[in-house]
Amino acid sequence: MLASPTRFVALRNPFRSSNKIPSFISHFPKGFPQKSVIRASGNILSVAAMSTPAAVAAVAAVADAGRGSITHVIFDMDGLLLDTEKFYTEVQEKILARYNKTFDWSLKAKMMGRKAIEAATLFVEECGISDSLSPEEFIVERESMLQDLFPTSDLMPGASRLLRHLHSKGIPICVATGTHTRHFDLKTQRHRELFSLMHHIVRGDDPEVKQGKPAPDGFLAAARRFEDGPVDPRKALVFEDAPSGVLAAKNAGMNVIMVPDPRLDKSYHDVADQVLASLLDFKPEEWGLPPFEDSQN
Ligand SMILES: O=P(O)(O)OC[C@@H](O)CO
Ligand SMILES: [Mg+2]
Repeated sequence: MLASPTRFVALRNPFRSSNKIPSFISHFPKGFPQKSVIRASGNILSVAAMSTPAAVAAVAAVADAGRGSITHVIFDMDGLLLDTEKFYTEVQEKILARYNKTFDWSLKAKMMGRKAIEAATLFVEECGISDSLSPEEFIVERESMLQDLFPTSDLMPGASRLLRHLHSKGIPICVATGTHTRHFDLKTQRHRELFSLMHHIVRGDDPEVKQGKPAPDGFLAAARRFEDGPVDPRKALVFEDAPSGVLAAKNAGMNVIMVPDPRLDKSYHDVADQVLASLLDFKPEEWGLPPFEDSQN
């Protein structure tokens, strides 16, 4: 039972729901009274200052550990930088129509961001067509339809502005994508100059990526390859669109901003440290990064 708290300190709540507080407490400095966190309501974390101001300052430091101290940024690609997820959806709907089935967002949410074979296996099994179409056959058919679509990939809103801003301020940036090299080249062929701003690119077929998202392999490999790598994951900020990618970033111990498709069920938003409707809504200064000079929004 908590002794009556001497005073409360209102901190910015780093979590979107209070069920994450226990893991937050695990970050507390040794010796800090573990029962000090009372509740998270909205964006306020009420902390009972059960002991010295130094302890409260320690909590404030932990609460802000993720934000305010970002030094490197890692970008997902499909659905985040490039408007390519719609191609996968379009092609998968066409294939399913042949079996008089419809493709829905609950399955899409599970497939996004994953390695091709993992996504394909999910697709044929959950759609109940694995007797007539193997994951490998699905990939071959899907690829033939995607070949013509990928070279037309457009950038997502705010992608160019954010990449150019961070690069111009000397913030190291890179990509960690589930996309295979052959698809990567097709998707980015209209955006070579922009992607040349990246310090490095980790692709889905990279030898260091043993497991696809939600495993952390891609983001950990990305953190290692920076000039001053390996980067402390707490100082890395990941931008992702997919639930599997957000989980992968958290599994890598990194901070993650989710920019989800508006059709994705909101229940997938809980794991991310921040959720934005668009990259245009990102405020770098909230994360200790240089603010934009333009007043885009
Ligand atoms: O990791 P990203 O770049 O989203 O690639 C995922 C892609 O393989 C299709 O979902
Ligand atoms: Mg993605």
